[in-house]
Amino acid sequence: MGRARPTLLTSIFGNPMNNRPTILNEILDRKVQEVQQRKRIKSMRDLEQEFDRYAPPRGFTQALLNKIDQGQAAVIAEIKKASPSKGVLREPFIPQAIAESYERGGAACLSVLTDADFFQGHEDYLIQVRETVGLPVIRKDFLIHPYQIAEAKAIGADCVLLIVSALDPIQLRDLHAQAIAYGMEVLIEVHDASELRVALTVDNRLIGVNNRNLHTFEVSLQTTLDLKEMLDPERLLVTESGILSGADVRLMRDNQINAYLVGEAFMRADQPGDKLAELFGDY
Ligand SMILES: O=C(O)c1ccccc1NCC(=O)[C@H](O)[C@H](O)COP(=O)(O)O
Repeated sequence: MGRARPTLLTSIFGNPMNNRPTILNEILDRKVQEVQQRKRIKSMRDLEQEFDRYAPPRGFTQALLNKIDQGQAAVIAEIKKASPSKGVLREPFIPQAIAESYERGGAACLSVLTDADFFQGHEDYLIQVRETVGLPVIRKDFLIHPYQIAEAKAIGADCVLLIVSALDPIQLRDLHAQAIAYGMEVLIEVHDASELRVALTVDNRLIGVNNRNLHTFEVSLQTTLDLKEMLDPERLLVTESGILSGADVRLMRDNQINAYLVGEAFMRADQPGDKLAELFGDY
């Protein structure tokens, strides 16, 4: 599958698939190969046979809203061993123990990195976590092909991440529709106003604003504050990346941002759930 598919919409919105040699483009090139390899080992039809292995998806958005309705922060707590920008974050890395800690610490949902090459993740981690705790789980990966959405369904993901800068608008629409048809939910991730305009063409409640530029690694919480202005109240903004301190949390809370996706700050703590409670406990 070629990544850049010129369409009428890409000419209207701008083509997100430029060929700059950035980490995101490197990851996406690898994903194209990965999908081809995996399809040779297990067909889409075989994946579909596995769809009923796990209980139906649990309400991901609803779990976030429940926290917010109770006046609490809605935290999607991330399970990631390593990242391209920071290297290895946690060793030893025991996903089930992390998930239990997060559940005790008050997480609303979990995010599990399944990418192996850049984040040292694995699909098995999501399966293990799903079997260990009751919190809804998002498959965090770089999803560019229908095969990967089927994989997410087969491993029991409740939600998938779709990154606008990794897709053209038609791919975004089609992968979103596929995930919804499978009964999963979608977190659509953007980094700037032009990506957000694309995201808003899709009828989806959850909008993730990534404070990290995935091409340069630069992090600025101002990204969330700027893009918040473009969202109607029926969308639920999730601020992603770079939330490290109580001051970061207060800045977001004071600007009526109540949903968070946090990884590094938790992964570096002995007890990730204790760190979650420390940062968000007296919200
Ligand atoms: O984290 C990275 O270095 C990274 C690099 C390239 C693409 C994506 C990347 N991270 C994915 C994420 O968006 C974060 O894992 C997530 O938002 C949590 O961020 P943080 O709390 O800063 O760990």
